[in-house]
Amino acid sequence: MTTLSPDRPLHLGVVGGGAWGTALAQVAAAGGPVTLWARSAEVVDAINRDHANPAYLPGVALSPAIVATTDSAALQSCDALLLVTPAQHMRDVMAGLPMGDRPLILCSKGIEAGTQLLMSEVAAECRPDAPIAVLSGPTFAHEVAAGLPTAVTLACEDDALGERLANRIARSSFRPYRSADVVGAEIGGAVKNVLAIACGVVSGHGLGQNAGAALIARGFAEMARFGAAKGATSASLAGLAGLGDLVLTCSSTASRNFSLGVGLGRGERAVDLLAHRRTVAEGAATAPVLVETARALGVEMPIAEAVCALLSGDVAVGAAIEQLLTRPLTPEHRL
Ligand SMILES: NC(=O)C1=CN([C@@H]2O[C@H](COP(=O)(O)OP(=O)(O)OC[C@H]3O[C@@H](n4cnc5c(N)ncnc54)[C@H](O)[C@@H]3O)[C@@H](O)[C@H]2O)C=CC1
Ligand SMILES: O=C(CO)COP(=O)(O)O
Repeated sequence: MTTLSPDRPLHLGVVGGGAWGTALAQVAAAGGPVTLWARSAEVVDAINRDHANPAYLPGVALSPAIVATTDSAALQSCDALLLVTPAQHMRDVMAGLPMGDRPLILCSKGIEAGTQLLMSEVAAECRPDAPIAVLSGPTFAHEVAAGLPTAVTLACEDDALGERLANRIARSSFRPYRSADVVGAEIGGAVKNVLAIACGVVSGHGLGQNAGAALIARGFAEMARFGAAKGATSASLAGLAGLGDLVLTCSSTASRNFSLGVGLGRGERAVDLLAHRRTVAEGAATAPVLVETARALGVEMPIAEAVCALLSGDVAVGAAIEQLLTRPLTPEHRL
């Protein structure tokens, strides 16, 4: 196990001042020192001065114990780092910040475009000596920051380290469940974002609640097939980071991915919808690389394929739905 002082609460660094980084800093601040690094001086000033992050997490009063900084050298005093920047920027962030070999807790949900790598695989390339954990699950940032009850998966192959990290971030309203299946925890979060876009399309196009439920179940079948091909356990995919997060994100316009899908379902173009966003909808970047990876693995993912075609503008929404509904009939259960 990595040597971490047993005598004092771990000093956690949070890398990323968006909604999720800020919410995690809020959780962590209740149990010990927290330094939040963000690129934006405006975000850092607001957190230090007003104990708020109106740009990314409006309406939440933050703990005055959160110390924010744009100075990456401040991360040197941290025992472990939570990485919470968008997945497509994770490689640059890992390469550019002084992270050393301290444990990294990966909190972003996505697959890297161009390489088809999960975040743990990117970390293994960029920081081969750093122990890796993954935090994932059904966690809308605004609810976590408001102290509403939430449960997450904390996956780490080193169970002693996983236990130390889980104890450090646990609150009565924030329950980490430990797992050794890092890949399973990551696949749930990455794939559900793409499926949430599809569920948004169902809603935006007015296809009804039966269709929404069918899409969650058939989407889960795609997640399970993809996860099995990547070595994830079926228990992880049926857990918080898989099915749990799929159900959350596929059910609410609080999800950026679901909302993007609603716009697509109404016939708006992805380029226009994405151009007006300040915040990240990870599924838009993950969909093409997920489809590419699934094809290379020989895994059938028709819902993900339809999302990808819609995002690229290759197919109109009516045609994408028609194509999905007229596929040859198959047995329900096959891997
Ligand atoms: N918001 C949520 O409820 C949850 C988000 N996540 C995941 O956490 C990750 C971050 O999401 P949010 O915090 O919600 O994003 P956000 O959209 O609220 O903020 C994005 C943050 O990334 C920063 N950023 C953008 N480009 C960057 C770059 N090139 N280098 C470094 N930082 C950059 C922005 O300055 C901003 O601080 C995503 O992978 C998301 O899927 C996971 C669970 C819950
Ligand atoms: O990952 C999330 C909830 O678990 C947040 O979902 P969105 O990124 O779609 O808002």
